[in-house]
Amino acid sequence: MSGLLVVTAVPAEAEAIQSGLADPTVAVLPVGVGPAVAGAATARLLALAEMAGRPYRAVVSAGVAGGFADRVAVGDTVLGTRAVAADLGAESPDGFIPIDELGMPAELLGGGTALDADPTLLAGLRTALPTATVGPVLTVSTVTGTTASTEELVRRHPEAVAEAMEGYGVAVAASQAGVPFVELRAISNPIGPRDRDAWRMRDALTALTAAASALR
Ligand SMILES: O=C(O)c1cccc(C(=O)CC[C@H]2O[C@@H](n3cnc4c(=O)[nH]cnc43)[C@H](O)[C@@H]2O)c1
Repeated sequence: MSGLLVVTAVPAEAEAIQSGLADPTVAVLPVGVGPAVAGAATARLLALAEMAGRPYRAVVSAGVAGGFADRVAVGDTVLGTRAVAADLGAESPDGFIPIDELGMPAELLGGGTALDADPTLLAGLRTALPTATVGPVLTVSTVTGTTASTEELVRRHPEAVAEAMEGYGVAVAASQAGVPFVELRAISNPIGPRDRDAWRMRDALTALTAAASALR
């Protein structure tokens, strides 16, 4: 059996994690931005390892994220209790309808639009990272950039702590391979009206490096 697989969107995130690792058996790979490319690439990595007779023990979707202002601050670390496909659904004159409320069977949705983190994996990381904020992490295909969309997300997901673009895709890949999953994020920006100057990528990458020692 191989060790832990940590997938990030971009190389800078992978390098930040790599530089903080205490366990040399952990594999850290950048797999691309967005749920589709990250999910497909992770599925391929898991299948190749399985076919080689060395399946990964668990998968962590890691990287930077936007944080909901009342919940987390820039530079904070977040552990996801579940990955939520927040924009998978249908628009209607009465508002957004999640796809699992449209009568689709759960098996056609990769197990549903919200996939839970593995409880054992999450508990271990909570112990190792006691200051991390814990809660649902939304997966979106479009970075939220207006007050109206932020308020709508908060209304639909009052417990969510952060949004990013890969977690749900990686969670589907892990679920279909029967491998435990968890999401680890560092907050690079507040979610809200688009303000690129408010992004603190360096602070978030530093937080990722600090959190990486918990990955073992
Ligand atoms: O808006 C820009 O100019 C811009 C420039 C470089 C990168 C971006 C991204 O959107 C990076 C997305 C990347 O980082 C994660 N991420 C970070 N913050 C958020 C967020 O508020 N909402 C969604 N995703 C976020 C995400 O997981 C991607 O991997 C933009």
